[in-house]
Amino acid sequence: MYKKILLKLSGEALSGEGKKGFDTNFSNYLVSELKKVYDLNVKIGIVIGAGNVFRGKELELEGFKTKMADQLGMLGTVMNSIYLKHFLDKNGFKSIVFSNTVNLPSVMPFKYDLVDFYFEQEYIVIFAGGTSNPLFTTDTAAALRAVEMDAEILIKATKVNGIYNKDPKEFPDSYKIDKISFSDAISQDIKVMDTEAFSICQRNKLPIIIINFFDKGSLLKAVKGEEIGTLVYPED
Ligand SMILES: Nc1ncnc2c1ncn2[C@@H]1O[C@H](COP(=O)(O)OP(=O)(O)O)[C@@H](O)[C@H]1O
Ligand SMILES: O=c1ccn([C@@H]2O[C@H](COP(=O)(O)OP(=O)(O)O)[C@@H](O)[C@H]2O)c(=O)[nH]1
Repeated sequence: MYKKILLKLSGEALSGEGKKGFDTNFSNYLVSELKKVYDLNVKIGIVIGAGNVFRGKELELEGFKTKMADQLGMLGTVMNSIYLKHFLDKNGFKSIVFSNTVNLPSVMPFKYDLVDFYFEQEYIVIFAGGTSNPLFTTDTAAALRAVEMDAEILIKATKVNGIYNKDPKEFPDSYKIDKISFSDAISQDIKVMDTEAFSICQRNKLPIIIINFFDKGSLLKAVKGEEIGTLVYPED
């Protein structure tokens, strides 16, 4: 069983797939899935995206400059992180949001010593604001924070139940791959995660598991090391 994880959640975990905004049914589902893992004393770091609010690419279609659009995306991750903290605290978890992107009363400046301290105090630690730089995504932020917090695994909880030979949403004849090395994932240009994120994890020998967030129990199975989703593994 993994004892320290970084969970990357799509912003759509708070709205439902393909939807915008916030739906409390999904927040309640997220809390119940997290509780199964939290109760096993697993230290949980979370990076949440902003697909339910703003994605830079969507705003570019409306004429925004990328560097401006991405700032709205990063702020969207802060909104989601504070929203998530509210739900976690309301349900009896201890949680804290860290970010250097904003200066707000419920967000702590990101400092390694504080992160370690709050993990020791059994807080769920939420890293908000992405990497603080435009031109990146929260997958890359998740890879960075996972390495920085010394996570044993990065779990990407998304809308597909793993990596396929081609995008399963577009190609009904695609097939799932249970395990793939970082070199193969990068050379085959697998789109489920950014190459930057794969590359950071590869260099730091940090494995990734891709699971479908909307499959009940999948997070717990991944944490317990059961066969689920797709494992992306570092080469020796
Ligand atoms: N080879 C592939 N295997 C699995 N999913 C893929 C692949 N290529 C593209 N995808 C797409 O990647 C999407 C997940 O990426 P993304 O939308 O960035 O997730 P998130 O919002 O969770 O960060 C899936 O919904 C899937 O349609
Ligand atoms: O380091 C970062 C992380 C995120 N973003 C912006 O924030 C948006 C939301 O993040 P993401 O698309 O990863 O959200 P998700 O798809 O996971 O919900 C991105 O589209 C980018 O516009 C950014 O500019 N820099």
